[in-house]
Amino acid sequence: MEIIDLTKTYEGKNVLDRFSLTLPGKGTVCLYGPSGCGKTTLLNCIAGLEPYDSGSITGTEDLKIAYLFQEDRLLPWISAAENIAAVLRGRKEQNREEARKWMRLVGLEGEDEKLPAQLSGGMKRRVAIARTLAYGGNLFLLDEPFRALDPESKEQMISLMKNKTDDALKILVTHDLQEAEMLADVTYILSGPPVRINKKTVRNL
Ligand SMILES: Nc1ncnc2c1ncn2[C@@H]1O[C@H](COP(=O)(O)OP(=O)(O)OP(=O)(O)O)[C@@H](O)[C@H]1O
Repeated sequence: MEIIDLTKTYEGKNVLDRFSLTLPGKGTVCLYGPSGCGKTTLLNCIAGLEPYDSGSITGTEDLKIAYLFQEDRLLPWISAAENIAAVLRGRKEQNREEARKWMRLVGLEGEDEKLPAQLSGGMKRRVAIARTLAYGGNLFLLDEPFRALDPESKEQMISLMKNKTDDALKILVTHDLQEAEMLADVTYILSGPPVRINKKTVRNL
C-alpha cells in the first residue's frame, strides 16, 4: 500500500501536507504523534471516508478494511452481542452464536444481552474490539484501540488482536509508546521530537 503526497485541508488549514508512506502487506505499523497532528484524518482518508485534496493512496482497492474508530460507535438500541452479530454475514442463528463466542473471547461472557448504556467504558471498548475482529479483513485501522481499558484487559486485548489478525496489515494509532512497543514492527513519529523505542524501528516523518 502506498500513500504519495497526500494533502488534506480543513477550512484552509493543512492537516496533511504532502504526506508519503509505503506500507507492507502485513504486520503492524504504529503512527504516533501529538493530538491534532492528523492521525485520524489519515485513517479516514485510507478508509475512503474522507476525501483528500491531492496525492494518492494505492493498494487498498482489493482490501477488506476493518476500522476500529476512536469512539466505540456501538448502536445503542441493540444488545452488545447484537452489535457484533450486525457485522456478520451468516444466518441469524449462526451469527448469534459467533457473536457469543466473541463476547467470551473479550472476557464478556454473560453480558451478551446488555445494552451499550448498561456497560462500563472498558466493556464497551471490548465490544467494539470484538466487533472489529469479528468483521475481519486484510487491513485493520485501529484508532487508539485500547483506550479506556485497564492494564489487565489491555494485555488480553493485545494478545487477542495479535492472534486474530496475523495475516493482515494493522495500522495502529496510539499515544502510548508502551502499546507501540508491544505491538508494532515499525513506529512512525508524525511530528515532535524523536522518541526511541527498545528494539523497534522508529522513524520520524
Ligand atoms: N471534520 C473536520 N472539520 C474541520 N477540522 C477538522 C475535522 N476533522 C479534523 N479536523 C482538524 O484536523 C486536525 C487533525 O485532526 P485529527 O483528528 O486527524 O488529529 P489526531 O492526530 O487524530 O488527534 P487525536 O490524537 O487527538 O485523535 C485537527 O486540528 C482537527 O481540529
